[in-house]
This record gives sequence, C-alpha cells and structure tokens, in this order.
Amino acid sequence: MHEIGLSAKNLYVSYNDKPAVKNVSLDFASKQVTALIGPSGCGKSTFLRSLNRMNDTIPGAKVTGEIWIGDENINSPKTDVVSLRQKIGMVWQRPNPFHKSIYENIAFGPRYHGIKNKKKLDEIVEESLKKAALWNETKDRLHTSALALSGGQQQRLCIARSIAVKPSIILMDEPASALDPVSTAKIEELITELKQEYCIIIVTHNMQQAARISEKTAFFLMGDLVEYDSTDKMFTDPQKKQTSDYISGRFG
Ligand SMILES: Nc1ncnc2c1ncn2[C@@H]1O[C@H](COP(=O)(O)OP(=O)(O)OP(=O)(O)O)[C@@H](O)[C@H]1O
Repeated sequence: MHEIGLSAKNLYVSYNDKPAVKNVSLDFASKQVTALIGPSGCGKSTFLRSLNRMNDTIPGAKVTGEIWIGDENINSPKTDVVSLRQKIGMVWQRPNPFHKSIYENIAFGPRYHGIKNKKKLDEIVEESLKKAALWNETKDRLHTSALALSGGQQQRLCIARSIAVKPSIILMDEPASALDPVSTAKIEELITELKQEYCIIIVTHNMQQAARISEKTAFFLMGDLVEYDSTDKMFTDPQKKQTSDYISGRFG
C-alpha cells in the first residue's frame, strides 16, 4: 500500500458562481503518478491549481472543501501559502524559466527559503539538475542564460527548479504538450524516475501518455469526477460509459 500524499475532500470550485469542479474527493498516493484526464473545459486544470492554492490568485474563483497533506488542511485560511508551495511544486504547460542563468533559476527558491551558503546552494543546484536529468547537458554552462536552452531542456529545468525546494508533491499541467516527441519521451522518462520519491499529479490530454506513466487515472467530465481507478483497469475495463466513450476517442 502506498501512503497518501495528498487528499482532496469535497472540493468545489467556481468562477463568479459558475461551477467548474463539483464536489470532488480524491486521494493521491505518494510515490505514484495520478493522471487527470477529460475533455477540454472539464475542470482538470482548475482542480490541479486548487491543490496548491493557485486559484487564490484568480479573481472570482472560490474554492471550498478540504485538501489534506498529513494532518493539515491546506485549504484553511490559516495556511501559509508560501511554505505550502515549497511542499507542492508546480510545472506548467509551457516552460517558464526566469530570465536568469541556469544556476540562478535553481538557486532562487532555496535562497528565498533562507539558504545563503554558497557551497550548499552549489550542492542543491547539482543535485536538482541531476534528478531532472539535465546535469550533463548544463554543467559546463551553469552561468549562461536559461533562455538559451531548448524547449525540452527548459521544461526539465523547470522540473529541477521545483525539486530544488524539496517538495513532496509535484503538480504538472500538460508538461509535455508544447514539446517535440523526443523531448516528450525524456520528460516521461523523468516522471517515471521522479515518482520513486514524489507524489505526482499530472493533467494530460494524451491517453497514451497517461497509460505509459501513471498508476492511477481520474476521468473528469463537466466538473464531475466520473471515474477513478488504476490506470490499467481504466484503459481496459472502464466502468462508466462516458469513460469508455472518451478513452476510445468517441468525444473530446
Ligand atoms: N480564470 C478563469 N476565469 C473564469 N473561468 C475559468 C477560468 N479558468 C477556467 N475557467 C472555466 O472553468 C471551466 C474548467 O476549465 P479548466 O481550464 O479547469 O478545464 P480543463 O479541463 O483544464 O481544460 P483544458 O483541457 O482545455 O485545459 C471552464 O468552463 C473554463 O471556462
């Protein structure tokens, strides 16, 4: 049995009173990948963003329900959102490195959280880049601009940046959808590697990708969680007609 990394209970999200995620409860296991799938507009990204309180920054967005990490409900107003984002990393659809060097992209977070020692920062930069399978490609150019990296390398840098602050959970919103097939394969390989340590929750439109990298899959439709199961079961023997119609490409 895998430990629970994060647990959403009765999560409800609306934008200007229009519901986008309706009463969703889901447990996410540590050291596993859970894929969130469903047609465009079904609420996958909204749900994902709620898990690290990113919807707080969207005008008109309202999130109710509970999100538990261990014994802390992080959807409580008392939660320190800055330290929360240290526990929950986020990787977006388009790589978004800072306009800084490769080194500074990684060192930024740990420095912000109080690490000033140069040797320690050097160690974190190396370790994070190694974990993101980017060290060999960047070790001789750490102080050059991150923007000179390829799109795929930039996305691995963003993953390294999120790892650098030592989260236990990583949220990924279609992290490979802007990348070519070779870079996509590298990101998938990396996710498979990272799941040995982290609870990973990924939104993807790519059914093959969900089947390749995830242990669990949740299917959303119009804000509802329609079905949740092991990925194998979901793709071979879905219990709901809507799920089977979606994964067989009949809509979406
Ligand atoms: N910032 C926002 N303000 C208002 N409504 C929003 C906002 N973001 C999303 N919505 C609405 O919430 C609903 C769910 O959108 P969301 O982006 O979460 O879906 P999705 O499943 O991730 O879609 P996609 O696969 O296209 O990214 C949609 O009706 C969308 O229009």
